[in-house]
Amino acid sequence: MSLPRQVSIAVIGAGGVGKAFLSQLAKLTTNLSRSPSTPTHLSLIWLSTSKKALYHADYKTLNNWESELSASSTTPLPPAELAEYLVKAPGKVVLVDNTSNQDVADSYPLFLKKGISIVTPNKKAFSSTFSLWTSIFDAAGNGKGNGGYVFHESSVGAGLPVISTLKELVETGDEVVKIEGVFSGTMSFLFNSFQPTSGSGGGKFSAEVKKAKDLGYTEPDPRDDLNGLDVARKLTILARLAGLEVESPTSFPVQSLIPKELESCTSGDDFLARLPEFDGQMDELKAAAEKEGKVVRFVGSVNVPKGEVKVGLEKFDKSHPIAALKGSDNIIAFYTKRYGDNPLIIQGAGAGGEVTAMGVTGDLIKVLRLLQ
Ligand SMILES: NC(=O)C1=CN([C@@H]2O[C@H](COP(=O)(O)OP(=O)(O)OC[C@H]3O[C@@H](n4cnc5c(N)ncnc54)[C@H](OP(=O)(O)O)[C@@H]3O)[C@@H](O)[C@H]2O)C=CC1
Ligand SMILES: N[C@@H](CC=O)C(=O)O
Ligand code: NA
Repeated sequence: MSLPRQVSIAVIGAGGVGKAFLSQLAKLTTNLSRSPSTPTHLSLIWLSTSKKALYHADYKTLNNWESELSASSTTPLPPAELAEYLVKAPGKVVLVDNTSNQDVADSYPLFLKKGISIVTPNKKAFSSTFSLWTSIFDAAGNGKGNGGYVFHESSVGAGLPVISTLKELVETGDEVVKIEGVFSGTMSFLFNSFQPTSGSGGGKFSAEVKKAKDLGYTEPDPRDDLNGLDVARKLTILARLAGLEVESPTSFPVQSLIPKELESCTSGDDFLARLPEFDGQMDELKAAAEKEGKVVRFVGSVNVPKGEVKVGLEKFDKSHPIAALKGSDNIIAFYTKRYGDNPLIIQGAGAGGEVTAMGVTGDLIKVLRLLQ
């Protein structure tokens, strides 16, 4: 299959995922430029964080983004101006959103309508209001009309092929009955370390939260993981793809692990500093499960025929596959009419810069194949 000759790439966000993506992009750029028949030239023309931007009026390729971005005193353009800048860039244009920012997500329809394609791990676009979901997919071409393409594999299960699998199940006419499992790399890591199926377990719960943040598993603000909202966002996305019109990630029961007393913390850092005061509560939870010979895990499920979505803690026998997960692994089971009682199961690392960026780079490759 032939790829387009020239593609301009704009990247928003250069944190854990963004940096890993940029290094995967550099390799992809080299590989595609060496194609013996029709080399494709990928050119990074825009890079921004919340306060800084790097770009040139003549769309010159950004070759030394790491040193130049930190030295840059240019501020980012607002979305409408960025769209105007990008629409005149050489060749086809792909915008890569590696932020978790709602305003950036809200502007996807604007970019897509101008024929700019989007690849992203940002869950906010696909899990906020149902009307944003509809405007994004109405604006996207995805084979019809002039809109850009949009892919978001890493918005659920990081690089694991969760979205593509669910789409294929639905598009090939299977009926999804239930989707269940562990959907958070952070929650998986916390409970696997805090209460492993064998041995005495790691340190205090709050110390494990700090480790998960340092390992790049948590959202920029770890409260977004601990309040269950990150999992609720992922289930909203999956439920919508399975055919349910879920209005928002707060329209179904979601259990939060944020202690009541810390709900008023003004920053993630303040929250992390005070979390050790509540380690006793988590120890009690662990001890109660242990008494029954079980372990606690943070899980979620979508029941399609019942239209039910739920997120929260459950106790599992130590022999259960969910109890036996390791590290930041996710496990996602699709129960469908075609697969019957033995679900299609996807398991593996569900968080971390490199594996998440893999899903984003994979989506970029899918867009390149479609753009031609
Ligand atoms: N980490 C993981 O394992 C996974 C992450 N994801 C998703 O990937 C995305 C990125 O996560 P991660 O890299 O860990 O997050 P980080 O906090 O490490 O990085 C976020 C980046 O986005 C930038 N940013 C924030 N707001 C804006 C804005 N308005 N305009 C431009 N840039 C902005 C930040 O800039 P600044 O530094 O200036 O604030 C920073 O560079 C999130 O949506 C997350 O949910 C998905 C799956 C797994
Ligand atoms: N914070 C999220 C990152 C991936 O979506 C998680 O822990 O799963
Ligand atoms: Na995925």
